[in-house]
Amino acid sequence: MILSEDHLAVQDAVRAFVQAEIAPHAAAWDKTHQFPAEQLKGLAQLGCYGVAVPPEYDGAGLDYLALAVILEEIAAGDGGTSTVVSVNNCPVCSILMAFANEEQKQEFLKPLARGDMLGAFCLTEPHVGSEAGGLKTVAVREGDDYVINGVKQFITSGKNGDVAIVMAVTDKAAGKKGISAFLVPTKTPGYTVARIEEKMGQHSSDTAQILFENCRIPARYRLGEEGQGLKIALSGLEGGRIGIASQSVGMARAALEAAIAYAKERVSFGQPIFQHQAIQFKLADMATQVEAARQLIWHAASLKDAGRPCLKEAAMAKLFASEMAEKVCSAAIQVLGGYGYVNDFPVERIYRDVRVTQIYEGTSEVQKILIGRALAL
Ligand SMILES: CC(C)(COP(=O)(O)OP(=O)(O)OC[C@H]1O[C@@H](n2cnc3c(N)ncnc32)[C@H](O)[C@@H]1OP(=O)(O)O)[C@@H](O)C(=O)NCCC(=O)NCCSC(=O)CCS(=O)O
Repeated sequence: MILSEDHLAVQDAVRAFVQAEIAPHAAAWDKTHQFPAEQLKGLAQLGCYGVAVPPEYDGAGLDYLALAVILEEIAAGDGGTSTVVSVNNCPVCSILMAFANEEQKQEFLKPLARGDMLGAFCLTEPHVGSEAGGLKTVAVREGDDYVINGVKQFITSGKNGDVAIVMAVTDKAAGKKGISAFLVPTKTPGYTVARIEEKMGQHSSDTAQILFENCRIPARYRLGEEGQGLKIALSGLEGGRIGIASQSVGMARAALEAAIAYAKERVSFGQPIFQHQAIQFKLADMATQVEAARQLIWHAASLKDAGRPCLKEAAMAKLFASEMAEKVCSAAIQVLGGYGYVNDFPVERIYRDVRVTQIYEGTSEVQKILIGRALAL
């Protein structure tokens, strides 16, 4: 599949911004754990916060293919920054587009798509990850309010975000059909950042544990109907997985490009190591894997843009791209030898940044469950 002129123009614009304003800072942010607030504003101005949100809701009015292209570019500059943008687009904006009422769209979707707000997605809990239907957080209706109590874990932008989509149990007896979804502004009393995780990589994005203690929100902040929460969450993760897959390709591409550049400079046995077949074949394999993953992602995104089912294809894209990316980043380290293992070169950081793509927004094992279910039909 090839990109249209319009998609190529988007790719060029975002690549130019990322290479000038983000990539040069990625190593420093990795060390200082700095949140790239200023650069995120620049990405918002380019339309990266609400890529597939229509212009009437202040989005860029593009599509999921454009989102895939954009996230690859951002991730090629910095993995953590791409995660922040990815979550804001999908699941957050995508859920609001599909399930928010007009009042909620005006209050939340518009600022999220413009970049005046940043979104977070609160599904995972300390003891509930892959089994999304097993949540413990509760939301109890009290008159015109809901009161939320519980703990959410591994929440991207849990600290720096302005509004979170929170899944909580409203009817325990109804099991998976007793979960509801809520919009919770993060300044609401009872929303507390309990801790920021010390992660292996992606240090420029905050990953927080959030405590909900008698967190009272108006009932008008419920998304959809009571009991629709799991469906809302899982539908948002479908597009989110295309986003994470795109990030994986972006990071793998950056590692591949670093390996090629190094191989052309580094001389051994009288010639650049690029000329050694052992290295050139490795680079050829890496490039092929990156392109194969990209094509799976673009295929899934195109299905979504055409309004066709893509749960299986999104799962395949995430599974393949995230597993591919770790292998390609590891191979990049091998090409650089000792220099790949130290932080003078970017591949060591990218290898750490990319590892989580096999875990967040559904582990590789969860993707296999989804693919297996589709094969059983
Ligand atoms: C492992 C699972 C796939 C198991 O799912 P379940 O069997 O418990 O759920 P289902 O019965 O399949 O679905 C429930 C309900 O939702 C509807 N559904 C499912 N997918 C979609 C979709 N793509 N679009 C629309 N609707 C959908 C389905 O039809 C059912 O509705 P009905 O009963 O038919 O009305 C699942 O638990 C799973 O995916 N687990 C992984 C969870 C996950 O990815 N967690 C990570 C969260 S994000 C995170 O890690 C934090 C990082 S960040 O900040 O993003």
